Amino acid sequence: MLEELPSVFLVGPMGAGKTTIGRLLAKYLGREFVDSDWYVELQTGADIPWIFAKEGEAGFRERETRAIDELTQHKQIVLATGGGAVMSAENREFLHQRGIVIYLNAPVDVQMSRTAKDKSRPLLQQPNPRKILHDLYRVRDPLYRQVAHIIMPTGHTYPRHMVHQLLQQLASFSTSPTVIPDLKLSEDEL
Ligand SMILES: Nc1ncnc2c1ncn2[C@@H]1O[C@H](COP(=O)(O)OP(=O)(O)OP(=O)(O)O)[C@@H](O)[C@H]1O
Ligand SMILES: O=C(O)C1=C[C@@H](O)[C@@H](O)[C@H](O)C1
Ligand SMILES: [Mg+2]
Repeated sequence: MLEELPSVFLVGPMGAGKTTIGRLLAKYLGREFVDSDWYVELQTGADIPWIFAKEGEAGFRERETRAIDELTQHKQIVLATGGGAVMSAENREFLHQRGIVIYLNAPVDVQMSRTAKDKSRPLLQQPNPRKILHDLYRVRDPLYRQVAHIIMPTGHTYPRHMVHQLLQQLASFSTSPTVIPDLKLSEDEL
């Protein structure tokens, strides 16, 4: 089922749930899951706050583009991208041309509540993270929309339900008829 589907790439702002939903979606599709943020960290041998501190955002973006070019060439993976990946026209081209792009669209309030306690996002380590999220959303929302094949709002929907809705939408990209059965995931994945 959905075997012939190309790679699936998730885009969207910090806290939209790209990593969370991507991991579950990959599990259901029986595919490898990769997160471009983790991949950049692995390739660098350092975490994102360290890369921003030593190389600036520009250094991180160069590494991110190399990672996205490499990872989008894999034929059947699920890839969660960093929140700022769509800022690069090159990345947008790689994503849109090489797979099915899903935009997880979360309102700023939701992004805020999901990122508040986590210190791993350097752009939000400022006195007013809400304003930053708001400003980033204004600039990036049109770019997420431009690159996306599917747009999925993620407000107060359980990850499991989101994955089910996504599978139904992905089925329309499949060339063979597809039935989406109920998802059988454990309680901690709901
Ligand atoms: N649909 C959801 N319902 C409730 N909580 C969620 C949902 N999706 C994600 N979360 C929670 O929100 C937090 C952020 O999610 P996640 O790390 O997946 O976001 P992200 O889009 O990958 O962010 P980033 O761009 O910074 O990597 C996590 O603690 C996760 O458990
Ligand atoms: O929105 C952004 O620009 C970022 C999001 C994260 O996923 C990381 O890629 C990094 O913290 C930058
Ligand atoms: Mg993530």
